[in-house]
Amino acid sequence: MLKTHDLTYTYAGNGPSFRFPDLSVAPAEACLLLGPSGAGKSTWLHLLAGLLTPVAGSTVLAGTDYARLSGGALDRFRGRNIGLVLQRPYFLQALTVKENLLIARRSAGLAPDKAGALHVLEQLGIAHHADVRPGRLSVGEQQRVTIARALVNRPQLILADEPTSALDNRNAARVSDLLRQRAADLGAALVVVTHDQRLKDQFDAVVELRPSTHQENY
Ligand SMILES: Nc1ncnc2c1ncn2[C@@H]1O[C@H](COP(=O)(O)OP(=O)(O)OP(=O)(O)O)[C@@H](O)[C@H]1O
Repeated sequence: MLKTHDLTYTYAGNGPSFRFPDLSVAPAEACLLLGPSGAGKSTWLHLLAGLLTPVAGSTVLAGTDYARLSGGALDRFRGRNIGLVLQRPYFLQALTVKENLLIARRSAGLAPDKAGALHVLEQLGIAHHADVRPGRLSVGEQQRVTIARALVNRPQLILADEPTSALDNRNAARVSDLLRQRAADLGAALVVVTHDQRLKDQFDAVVELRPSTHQENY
């Protein structure tokens, strides 16, 4: 269960301030955070991922307020409990697809699990690319590898930033289905941020962020 309360963030140097709506996302529930460009969606997702530290408020997952963790403790918590699908794929290009998944396990302090990594790649229809370097794959295939890597540690929370905005209708529906199915299989809470209105009908809960959420200097 993910719960946030009074989550607030201010960018340094007189940057914009945000106070985000409270969220409560149960295991296997899928929540869509919608909003126009500049409304603060990526900022929100980065707070939920523990990549930004809130000025105030809490982000609680399975009883731990990880907004209060820092350094190695936060990295370990994120690695074990949160799967991230960020806007741009980032891979270790010298390694194969399978090795990129195994590194994700190792950096979270988890035992190697080649069979588990291959199983996730099979579920996403890319097992035949397991021994290929990610740079040789198409954009859509790379996105599925990113999703596979987000799932490989069996996280309690999966966060995705604009996973479909660059895709045509057919592939957007496919990626959205995959994320929701795999999250439900794992019993993970899923939070997707997007301005892609096509996804609206597919999610259990939709929270719309209006530009007015962005508040100057309060
Ligand atoms: N590092 C930063 N320093 C100052 N302001 C920032 C910084 N990063 C983002 N912002 C500002 O915060 C606001 C929200 O940015 P954010 O990227 O969260 O919006 P978004 O809703 O994800 O937009 P998009 O859909 O275009 O990606 C924008 O006005 C942006 O200029």
